[in-house]
Amino acid sequence: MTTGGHGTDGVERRGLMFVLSSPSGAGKTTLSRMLIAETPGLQMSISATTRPMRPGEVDGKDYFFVDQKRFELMVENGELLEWAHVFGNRYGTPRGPVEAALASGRDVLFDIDWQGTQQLRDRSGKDVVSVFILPPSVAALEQRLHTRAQDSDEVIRGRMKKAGDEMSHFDAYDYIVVNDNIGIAFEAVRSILRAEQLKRERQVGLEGFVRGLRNQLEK
Ligand SMILES: Nc1ncnc2c1ncn2[C@@H]1O[C@H](COP(=O)(O)OP(=O)(O)OP(=O)(O)O)[C@@H](O)[C@H]1O
Ligand SMILES: Nc1nc2c(ncn2[C@@H]2O[C@H](COP(=O)(O)O)[C@@H](O)[C@H]2O)c(=O)[nH]1
Repeated sequence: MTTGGHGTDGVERRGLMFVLSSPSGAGKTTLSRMLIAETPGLQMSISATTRPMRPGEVDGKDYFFVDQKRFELMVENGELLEWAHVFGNRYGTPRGPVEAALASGRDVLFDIDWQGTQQLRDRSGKDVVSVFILPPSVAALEQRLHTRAQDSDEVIRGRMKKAGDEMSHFDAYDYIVVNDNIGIAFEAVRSILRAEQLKRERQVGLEGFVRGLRNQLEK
């Protein structure tokens, strides 16, 4: 239960866990960055991973890059909210920053795979809002992985091979967005977040707020 945050309208609100998943290359990192830039108070969950750093990535900003031993310790010590093997590496969500954000009513954005999303749902179902991003076509997906130019051809082949498996989990998600035009996809994702923030059950103390309004009317 997370309380104590403030909605935009003076009513307190529970923080929510906003999850984006997709096959590799469909655009969730791009959409996440846009959302963070445009949404005051939204906090990105920075994952830990054993994957090697890509050119241009920054430790502590894109990921916490750790070795196998450190990752195992994080698992053993219960430091991860969820974790999974993805494309031959291990990825996990550090628990501390997420719990601190939610406890102060802030929303947290996750860019994680279907296995991690399932684990978050099992733990915190009602606070999780999940969006699955689909590419407009297989050709576009492959093109994007090549255009990103951060993975070898072999890694790209591996990710394309797993894309079908990742997409088979679309039906466990609350919302589906096809990322063809990035501007349109972004507006869709942003609208979902806004609508979910305004859900009645996430707003704490509404009864008192409405009572106050009604009292003013009766004076
Ligand atoms: N709508 C779009 N049209 C064209 N290119 C796009 C679109 N959305 C994202 N891209 C580009 O596709 C590439 C892959 O995008 P991105 O890195 O966001 O994917 P991802 O889903 O986060 O992948 P991964 O799971 O591997 O991290 C990037 O070069 C990005 O600029
Ligand atoms: N279950 C988790 N999956 C994660 C996490 N962080 C990232 N991911 C997913 O891994 C793949 C590959 O990412 P890449 O940066 O190597 O391209 C992608 O699907 C991410 O969503 C995590 O903490 N847990």
